[in-house]
Amino acid sequence: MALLEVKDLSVTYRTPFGTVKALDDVSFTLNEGEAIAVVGESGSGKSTLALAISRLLPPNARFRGSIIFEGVDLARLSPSELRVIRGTGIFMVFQEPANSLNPVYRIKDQLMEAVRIRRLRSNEPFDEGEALKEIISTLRDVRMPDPEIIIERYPHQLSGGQIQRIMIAMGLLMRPKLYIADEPTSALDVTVQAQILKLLKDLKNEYNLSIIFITHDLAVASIIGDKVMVMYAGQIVEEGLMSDVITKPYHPYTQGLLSSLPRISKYEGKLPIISGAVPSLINPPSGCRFHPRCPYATDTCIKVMPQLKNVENRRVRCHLYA
Ligand SMILES: Nc1ncnc2c1ncn2[C@@H]1O[C@H](COP(=O)(O)OP(=O)(O)OP(=O)(O)O)[C@@H](O)[C@H]1O
Repeated sequence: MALLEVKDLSVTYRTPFGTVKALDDVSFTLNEGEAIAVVGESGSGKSTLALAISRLLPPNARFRGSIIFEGVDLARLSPSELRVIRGTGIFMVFQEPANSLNPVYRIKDQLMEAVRIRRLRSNEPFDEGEALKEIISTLRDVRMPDPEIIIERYPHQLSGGQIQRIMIAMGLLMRPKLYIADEPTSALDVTVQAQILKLLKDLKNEYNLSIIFITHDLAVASIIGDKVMVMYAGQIVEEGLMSDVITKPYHPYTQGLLSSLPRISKYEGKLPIISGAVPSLINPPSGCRFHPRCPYATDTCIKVMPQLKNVENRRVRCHLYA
């Protein structure tokens, strides 16, 4: 059974300028122990997807569709039922992880609370001494230097990389089934980013974590994702195994993302670089939403919206593959 099955998920935001169609009929599945990278430029709907799955959308959002997590549709749960799933079922790390920590409590108290919640939910006894040992050993797992010293500190006394490791450790202490990370490393410098990504990948294998990893950077995505889902203007445009997609991208948008990646791409300079930006989602373009930027666009692309179709062992939304 899939751990997560998202079906026909659509999200709109009400704004003074009109209704933003941020997600349009998104469907995908994630299996246990699998990592999917969600990739796309700013404004493609990636964060909206993460917030919708975590049921943390802001009040001006409306959504429809189903989010089946371990056989239960999260879209139908009440706030109190959702609270039980949050943390130990689904754990989310945001773009600015520092905001997820409480500035007035020491790191030790916040990690202790994570262990306490997990134990409470699984009806296990909680012992502070044991919890402390577990916290220190988990901090060692996330390669945190001097964990005994670090836990006595307050969030503002830590660097971005240290906070990121604390959040990963908190996730592990809660033992979530699903770990959602929204651009967790984009604020860090490149070396720390690489360390954290490698760490997440090792931990995924060690703890059999399922991960949804959101990033605008396909190179970052390729490190962590078993699968990749490329999003454009609120829609999935391509989804498949990471190794297939980066060696042979089908959708012109994926090709464009790859052509700008010298580090991993044999396509560098060989595929058209995409100019322009993601369109407004208040009035998205007719037909294929990518047509104004696509080097292969035809009349059909301007008029008819392509469906997401199975092409070999992946899904692609493009008339070239009709
Ligand atoms: N709270 C909100 N109210 C109104 N519109 C919103 C809100 N949040 C996001 N949007 C709009 O929804 C669309 C999708 O945004 P979203 O943040 O999900 O994209 P993203 O791919 O995660 O981009 P980024 O990487 O910049 O976060 C954008 O057009 C954005 O302006």
